[in-house]
Amino acid sequence: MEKKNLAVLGSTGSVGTQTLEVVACFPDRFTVSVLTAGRNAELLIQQALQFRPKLVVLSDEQAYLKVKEALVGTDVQVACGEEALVDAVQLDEIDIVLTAIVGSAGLKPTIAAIKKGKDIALANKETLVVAGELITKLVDEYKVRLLPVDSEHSAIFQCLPGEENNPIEKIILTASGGPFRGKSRADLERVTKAQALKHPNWSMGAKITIDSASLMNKGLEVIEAKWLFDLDVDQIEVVIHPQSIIHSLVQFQDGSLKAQMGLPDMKLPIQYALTYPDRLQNEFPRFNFLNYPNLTFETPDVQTFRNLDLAFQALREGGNRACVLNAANEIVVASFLKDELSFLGMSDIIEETMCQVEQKEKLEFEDYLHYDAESRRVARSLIERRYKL
Ligand SMILES: NC(=O)C1=CN([C@@H]2O[C@H](COP(=O)(O)OP(=O)(O)OC[C@H]3O[C@@H](n4cnc5c(N)ncnc54)[C@H](OP(=O)(O)O)[C@@H]3O)[C@@H](O)[C@H]2O)C=CC1
Ligand SMILES: CC(=O)[C@@H](O)[C@H](O)COP(=O)(O)O
Ligand SMILES: [Mn+2]
Repeated sequence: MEKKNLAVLGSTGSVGTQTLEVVACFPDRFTVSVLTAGRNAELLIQQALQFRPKLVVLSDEQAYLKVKEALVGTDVQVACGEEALVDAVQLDEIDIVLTAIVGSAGLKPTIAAIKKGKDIALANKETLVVAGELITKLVDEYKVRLLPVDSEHSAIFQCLPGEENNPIEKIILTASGGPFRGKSRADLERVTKAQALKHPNWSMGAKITIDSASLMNKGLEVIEAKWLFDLDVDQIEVVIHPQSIIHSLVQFQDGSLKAQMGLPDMKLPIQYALTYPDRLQNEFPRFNFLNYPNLTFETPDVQTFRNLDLAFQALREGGNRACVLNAANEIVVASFLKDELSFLGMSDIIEETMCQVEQKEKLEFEDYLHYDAESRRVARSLIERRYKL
């Protein structure tokens, strides 16, 4: 079996570190050529010394200087900045790029990697939310594989082999409901970031954890699913499943439902994306039904958690709407994490940004960058005005 050579973008984050755990389990299957981080110099140095990539890239200048100094005398090259990241994914020896950067910062390197013929293991859902139409067009044009890492999309992907001639009737994305499931709008008036950061089932980075609490994560996943599986918006349903054991389901035209199940552990979807179509033996903990006698399901409360409807609206409207939604969401989450904005205020600002930023069909690459920047500016100024910052 030939070894696959990886670039791991965002290797210091939650998905990135779990990816390296998977890689370390299969030394005969993987080598690592590129690791990238934002500002976590200490962890990147440790990873570089363990995995000996050809190149590491950081986005933060201070962190870059630290890493460069620490790796003097090794054969690991160190680079810094957005351009270096875009160059790094294009190295000839890379087979597959695992994108675990958070936010729309993942867009440029992902496009560069596709254009260089690299397969993509996609955790960075924001890339597909922002520019799903462009990305799927490029994936077809450059004949690369777009392998889902996100647990729900991996679940759907795992239900599809053998069904190539059977159209999907619909998919059902499961959502945990987050830490505030069952709460009313009145309850949510004063929730804190510490409460929002306590996901009931998954240990993840801060941004996606807030998105899970606000149901925006599921909204982004609805848009991600549309592009990954070429679905109409009416073929995508969301159901709350608080135990996060059924990771999602596919319904075929005869009414049969296929589901993928397992413990909430990202290492399995990461491994599947990296070894697809093979399933390699591992020692990860196994699910036991007897420990989960009650698997339950509820309808999402979209009156309280408005983000899910805003995402469906963006998907129905098409064009630049999902890009605007995503950019506004990135701004409000950052603001909520700085205690500038209330939990419920996040949806208000996203909705107002969607009203204020013009609608645009048929986008080129530069248009995505333009509307991303413009929506960030609008969302930021709405927050500043409303909260008198
Ligand atoms: N965590 C999870 O279980 C899941 C995550 N995802 C998706 O995967 C992606 C990553 O999530 P997660 O791992 O939780 O996030 P984390 O915040 O834990 O990690 C983000 C990573 O990206 C790096 N990074 C952040 N900003 C930039 C930037 N502007 N340029 C370059 N690198 C940057 C960080 O570097 P540093 O820390 O060094 O600053 C870190 O390595 C997200 O899109 C998320 O939605 C999807 C499914 C599950
Ligand atoms: C692990 C993963 O894929 C996350 O996207 C997770 O699904 C978040 O949980 P929620 O269902 O609460 O959004
Ligand atoms: Mn998910």
